Amino acid sequence: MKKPDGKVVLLGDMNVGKTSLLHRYMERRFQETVSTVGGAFYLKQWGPYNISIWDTAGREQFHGLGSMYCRGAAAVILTYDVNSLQSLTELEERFLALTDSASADCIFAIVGNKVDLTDDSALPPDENRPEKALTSCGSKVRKQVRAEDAIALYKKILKYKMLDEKDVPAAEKMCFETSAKTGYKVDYLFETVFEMVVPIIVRQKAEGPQQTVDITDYKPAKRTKSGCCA
Ligand SMILES: Nc1nc2c(ncn2[C@@H]2O[C@H](COP(=O)(O)OP(=O)(O)OP(=O)(O)O)[C@@H](O)[C@H]2O)c(=O)[nH]1
Ligand SMILES: [Mg+2]
Repeated sequence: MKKPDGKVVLLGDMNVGKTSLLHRYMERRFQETVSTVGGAFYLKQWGPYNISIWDTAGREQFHGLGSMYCRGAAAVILTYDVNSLQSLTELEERFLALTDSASADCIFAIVGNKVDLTDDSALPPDENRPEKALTSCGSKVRKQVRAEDAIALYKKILKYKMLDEKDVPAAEKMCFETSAKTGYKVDYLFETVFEMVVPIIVRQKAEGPQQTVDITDYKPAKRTKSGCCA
């Protein structure tokens, strides 16, 4: 197996669409998912580097594993559902502390997923626009979480990490809205994050192996009946 040079981790409440976002990006499709058990990763070649992208379980019972997955992470993608304010609140209350084990210069992205379910009048024209059928039958709803709410969370993260706004990417650049279902802005999200983690990977490699996590060291617990690892 190729050895990863750096690590990106997806965190967020259950059902927000972390697995679906990763499927959409890596496998170019949207398919039914089952709630993640433990965690799983994909390897993505980005230029000369191999980046591991970790999908984690949002379910409370797996919460303790989160900081292990974040260890040495070059980027954390904090994911919420634009239709659930609670899922944004959970990022601050339940998931942010898990990132204490990430790299000191870790990049944070905040991602509101499932925009296809909302009134899309605010979305710019895009060839990956959500299906028209939903719009015409009027089943779309107003977003529960505004972009400003995500930006406010990003600023809280900077405070929590004791980072100065002028030393990190601007909040507007690091808050995304996506749809794993239609593909809206999914490539843009991952590729923006990958571009930003390259300098961190370069620094981690220059400093030696202790900062990076060798996933070949990862020992999954016994397989459960469903065949997933925890
Ligand atoms: N409409 C819509 N549904 C989505 C989208 N992304 C995910 N879903 C659906 O939301 C549900 C949960 O998606 P998952 O990707 O399994 O969510 P998760 O965050 O990985 O959940 P856990 O593994 O339990 O933490 C599934 O029924 C998906 O089909 C999206 O962009 N739009
Ligand atoms: Mg999942």
